Amino acid sequence: MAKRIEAVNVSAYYGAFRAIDNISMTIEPKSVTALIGPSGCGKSTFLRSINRMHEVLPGAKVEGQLLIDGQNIYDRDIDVTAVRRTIGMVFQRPNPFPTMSIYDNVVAGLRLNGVRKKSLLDAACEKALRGANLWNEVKDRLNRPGAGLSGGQQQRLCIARAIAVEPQVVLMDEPCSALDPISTLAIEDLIAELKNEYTIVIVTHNMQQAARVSDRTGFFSIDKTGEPGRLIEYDDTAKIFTNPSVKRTEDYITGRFG
Ligand SMILES: Nc1ncnc2c1ncn2[C@@H]1O[C@H](COP(=O)(O)OP(=O)(O)OP(=O)(O)O)[C@@H](O)[C@H]1O
Repeated sequence: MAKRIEAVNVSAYYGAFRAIDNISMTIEPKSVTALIGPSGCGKSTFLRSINRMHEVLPGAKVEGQLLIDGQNIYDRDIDVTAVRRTIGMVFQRPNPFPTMSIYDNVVAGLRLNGVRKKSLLDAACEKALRGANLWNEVKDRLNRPGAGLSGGQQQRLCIARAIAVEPQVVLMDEPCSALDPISTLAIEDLIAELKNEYTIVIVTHNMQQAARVSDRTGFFSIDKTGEPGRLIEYDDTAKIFTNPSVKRTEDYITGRFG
């Protein structure tokens, strides 16, 4: 189910501006990979290149290859909707559909995929909410608005919504940055469980979080404003945080830069 991701010389542009340059990295299935680095070094841009969300912006484009289990998702005959279904995404701010109930939020993607049968939707809703460690808190109020949950619950709802369609990869863009420490811990525990089934890539500014949740860490940086972001070092998380090979990585993780 989980998939291997291989980026081969991926560059991404906003109009003429090259935001990331020649990123190559392999992400193993059923692992958590953290992307860290100073603001503006292209972590989010790279993340959005992985499910073809980057190109949604006018003038934005991606060069290079992005292989998911060997299939280049930028091939001309690729079904982009199917790619985005396979590769779920969770954003910085919890963004449940505000007018929808908890139940409708979770099954929204399935309905979009044409699933109508109530028993199937019910089962998928429960499975996804259990998977997101939210079931016990909401099982008695599934018909209440998703927007009425706490921030941490809303983010778990968004994770439930992402996993309800059974993606193979889950991308998370600073999923805890709007959450308190307790909710953050709940999401981190959840990430540890989710990696049994999914390939997870998480952008985080919180280095303790990267160290806690990830197996591998990629450190991105930029030489100066206006230059593209580059992958400086990519290795086992334990190595990056204890004995990085590149001085720039060490300067960043020890707080001397960025
Ligand atoms: N919609 C956009 N239009 C034009 N330029 C953009 C857009 N989004 C991002 N950029 C630029 O692309 C570069 C990379 O931005 P990106 O958001 O990927 O960096 P980041 O490392 O995720 O930053 P942060 O940690 O602050 O979220 C930056 O120079 C940024 O200003």
